[in-house]
This record gives sequence, C-alpha cells and structure tokens, in this order.
Amino acid sequence: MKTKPTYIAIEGIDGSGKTVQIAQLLDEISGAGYRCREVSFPQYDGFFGEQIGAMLSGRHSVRADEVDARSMALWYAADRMRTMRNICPDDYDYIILNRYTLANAAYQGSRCKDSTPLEFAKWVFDMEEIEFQLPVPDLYLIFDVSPALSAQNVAAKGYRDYTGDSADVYEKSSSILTDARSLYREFAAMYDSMELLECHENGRMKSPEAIHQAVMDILTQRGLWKR
Ligand SMILES: Nc1ncnc2c1ncn2[C@@H]1O[C@H](COP(=O)(O)OP(=O)(O)O)[C@@H](O)[C@H]1O
Ligand SMILES: Cc1cn([C@H]2C[C@H](O)[C@@H](COP(=O)(O)OP(=O)(O)O)O2)c(=O)[nH]c1=O
Repeated sequence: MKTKPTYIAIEGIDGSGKTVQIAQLLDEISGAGYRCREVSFPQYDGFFGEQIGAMLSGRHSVRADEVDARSMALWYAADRMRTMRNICPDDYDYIILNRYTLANAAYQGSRCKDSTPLEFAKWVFDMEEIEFQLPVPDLYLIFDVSPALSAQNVAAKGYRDYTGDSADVYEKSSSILTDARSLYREFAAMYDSMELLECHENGRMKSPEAIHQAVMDILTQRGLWKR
C-alpha cells in the first residue's frame, strides 16, 4: 500500500517556465487517474507570504534584497511550514511543489555574506527538513535557462498582485539571478535527488511540448511515473 504521496519540486530561476510546465504535468497526472495538486511558494496570500510579497515588491520599508539572507530564508521557511501542515498527505498520490526548500538554498545562498553558499545550503536544509520537519521531495527538477531568457519571460508575465506590473527586486537583479542559477547547477551535480533540465537551445526556449516530454522522461527513468 502506498504510504506517502510522491513529492516533486520544480525549481529554477524566475521565468524559467515552472508554472507553465506544472499545469501540463498536473493535466497528465490527473488524466491518468491519480490524485494530485500543486502547492506554490511563496503563498502570497498567507500570513508569512504577504510579508514576503511586500519585501519583494520593493515598495515596503524593508526590501528582500536588503534583509540578511538568514532572516529572509526564515520567512520563506515559516511560509512553507504553515502551508504544508494544512495539507493531508493521504489525500494525494502526487504533490507538485512550485519552488520549495532548494529555492531558499539557491537564492538566499547567493546573497549570504557570513558563510559559503554550500554551508548556507546545509543550514537551510537543517532548518526546513530537521527543525521544521517539512516533507523532503522525492525529486528536485531544476529548469535551467539563461538570465537573458529569464528576463524576457518575466517581462511577459504581466500583472501580479504582490508586485503589480513591475518585476520584483530579485527579478531585477541580474547578479542574484546569475548566482542563483550557478548554485542550482552546482546542487544538481552534487545530489542524486536533484536533476537539471536544460529548457533552452541556441538562445531560445525549447517548446513547451518538448520540455513536458523531457519532464515525463525523467520521472519515468527515476521510477516516479508509470501511466
Ligand atoms: N517553453 C516556453 N517557450 C516560450 N515561452 C515560455 C515557455 N515557458 C514559459 N514561457 C513564457 O514565460 C513566461 C513565464 O513562465 P512561467 O511558467 O510563469 O515561469 P516561472 O513560473 O518559472 O516564473 C510565460 O508567461 C510565458 O510567456
Ligand atoms: C520559495 C522561495 C522563493 N524565493 C525567491 C525566488 C523568487 O525570486 C522570489 C519569488 O518567488 P516566485 O513567487 O516563484 O516568483 P514569481 O513571482 O516569479 O512567481 O522568491 C526564495 O528566495 N526562497 C524561497 O524559499
């Protein structure tokens, strides 16, 4: 008997196509008769996520690119704890996470001044997985795109409640995006439970269909998907 859902976290820098692909993945999973849902982080309408959105917008007195990395990571971790404790794992076969703990390791790790990014990542995983006892994903699938494509795709997003028509403070920072992308690539090379998926070719996005097929191939190869 299945005891827990399969948790798949989709990661990557802003505008890497996570949300577009998760919609297709959910269609495929539910079409095959499995019970599934998406959980997206941060939860901008939640108690902690509302503050995160205000800090990301750049219009708050405290900005997300000025708060120290550990304090900022705590907000995101608290938002995850509040959200995940209200989800009953028995209700699902698959839970698809639109960003998760690894986003904290990559983005805040790229901003951290008091330790190396890898030491910081260990601190983040200890906080979220051990101290907060959050479920550990079966797979972190990291979408790789260049910062240039990221900027192009973010510009196509349009209005968002927390930041209006403008990009948020991390999306506006090419150094945060470049460093977070490098860290994602480093993590993918280091951990078996993480895998990089190149979503671009010759300076352009691969088609949504090609990326979806690659996602399903990876899940199949890892024994996480059987139609
Ligand atoms: N494979 C793709 N090819 C072309 N454009 C894409 C592709 N995937 C996403 N986009 C564009 O990028 C924008 C941002 O995608 P989205 O999935 O919201 O990114 P993320 O969730 O990673 O921030 C979309 O609105 C769409 O315009
Ligand atoms: C979930 C999460 C996001 N972040 C960062 C990554 C993003 O730049 C920012 C907002 O995430 P997100 O909502 O994915 O951005 P978007 O508005 O494009 O959907 O927060 C962290 O630093 N730590 C985290 O744990």
